[in-house]
Amino acid sequence: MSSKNIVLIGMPGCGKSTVGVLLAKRLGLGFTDTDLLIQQQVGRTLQTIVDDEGYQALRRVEGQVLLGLAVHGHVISTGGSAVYSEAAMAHLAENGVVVFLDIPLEEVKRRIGDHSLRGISRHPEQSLEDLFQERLQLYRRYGQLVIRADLPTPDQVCDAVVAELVRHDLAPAVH
Ligand SMILES: Nc1ncnc2c1ncn2[C@@H]1O[C@H](COP(=O)(O)OP(=O)(O)O)[C@@H](O)[C@H]1O
Ligand SMILES: O=C(O)C1=C[C@@H](OP(=O)(O)O)[C@@H](O)[C@H](O)C1
Ligand SMILES: [Mg+2]
Repeated sequence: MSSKNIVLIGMPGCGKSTVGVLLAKRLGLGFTDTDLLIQQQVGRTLQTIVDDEGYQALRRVEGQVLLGLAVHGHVISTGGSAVYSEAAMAHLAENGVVVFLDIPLEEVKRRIGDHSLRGISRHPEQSLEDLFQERLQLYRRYGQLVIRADLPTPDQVCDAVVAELVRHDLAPAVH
């Protein structure tokens, strides 16, 4: 069980990256942020990929990077668009418990501010509201555990994830 990954999914700004690293420290696991892996492998920022080649190119490269991921005993913070690749999500679920960090649309807006600079993978004319509804179905489909993540601090979200893992007997033993 200790070699299983914990895979965080959810909207941009829900705390996958911020909470992920706290969770890894708390549980004595490694940490992988797949956005950073993509940037390293492609040699460009995510926003540049979207600007140069479009949002679907980012989804394609994200799917490939996720499919090639072979870590064990890590917290994996995915990008918000990871759920567009069914194959990648199946791969992540093979050796991991997938946790959906759920925050309402208003909190997404508060947290991501000017989202035009965040490299969000969406059609240029798709509203954030529409994207939120489209994504919600996907996050619910793939999330084995769902955590209300609009808590005041990242530490509280980390506590809530640990409690839910323990409740389902999925928490790795901390040594
Ligand atoms: N309770 C909370 N949990 C996580 N992040 C929070 C919380 N409250 C405020 N934030 C802020 O929201 C942002 C979350 O961003 P990030 O961790 O990059 O999310 P993601 O990786 O899901 O896009 C950070 O700026 C963080 O400081
Ligand atoms: O939701 C999205 O479309 C995206 C979210 C980003 O990651 P975060 O969810 O960590 O912000 C990053 O993967 C990429 O720019 C696309
Ligand atoms: Mg992130």
